[in-house]
Amino acid sequence: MLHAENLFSYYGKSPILQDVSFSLKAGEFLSVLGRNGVGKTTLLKTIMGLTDRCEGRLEFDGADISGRSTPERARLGIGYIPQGREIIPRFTVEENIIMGCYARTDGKREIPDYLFEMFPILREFLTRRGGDLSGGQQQQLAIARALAMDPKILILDEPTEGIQPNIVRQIEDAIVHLNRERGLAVILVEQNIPFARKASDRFVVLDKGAVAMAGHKDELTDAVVEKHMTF
Ligand SMILES: Nc1ncnc2c1ncn2[C@@H]1O[C@H](COP(=O)(O)OP(=O)(O)OP(=O)(O)O)[C@@H](O)[C@H]1O
Repeated sequence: MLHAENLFSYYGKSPILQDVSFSLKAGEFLSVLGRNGVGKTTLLKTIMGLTDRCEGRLEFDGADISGRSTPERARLGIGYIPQGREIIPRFTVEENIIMGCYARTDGKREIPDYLFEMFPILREFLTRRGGDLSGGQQQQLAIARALAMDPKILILDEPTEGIQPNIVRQIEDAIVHLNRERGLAVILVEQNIPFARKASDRFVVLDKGAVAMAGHKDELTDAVVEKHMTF
């Protein structure tokens, strides 16, 4: 479904990602791990076409998307939830979600009901301004907005960072549900190793912009964590 080969990605003249390759099949869950500043966010931005320049091959559903704009990649079915969530604070919860519906290619504009089953608080706060929600609720809203596009793959950047524990659980459960019950492929940047072990099929560890290790979740041993993720 998503295939990256020998990716080099740049901010200005600095190559941040260096020769990164990985593949993701339909319905698979991949965690992207590594210490701070190793290029995890940059990898997600590269998939969305949000870095200054990228070399290498990037295919989605068999088509080369490296020349496509970010909105085109979204319309093809790549749902991206960035680290800062980027909901529109002055828009209501409903308006924020409807913005996602407008990226749909099948013309449907109504909000899918399962979003509210997953995150009931969004139905309750439908007319509240997005900016007035708590951080965790905003994260739920950002996920709902991305899902309203009806994506085939969901890309999430540390979705539970800085969020109160009771909402962390809801968000983690929702991500697992979307993958296992609704068949969405997931790429997740995560610092929480127990959750990465529980939720993912495979993982990649980045170090200094390159893939230091990749494997099945069973290979994500304490020794690997110690070597690549402790400070
Ligand atoms: N817009 C930018 N312009 C120039 N350099 C950048 C930009 N964004 C990130 N970088 C640099 O790219 C490198 C990788 O950053 P990135 O945010 O991808 O790391 P990360 O692994 O996601 O880190 P964290 O876990 O702290 O979020 C860092 O050295 C960072 O300073």
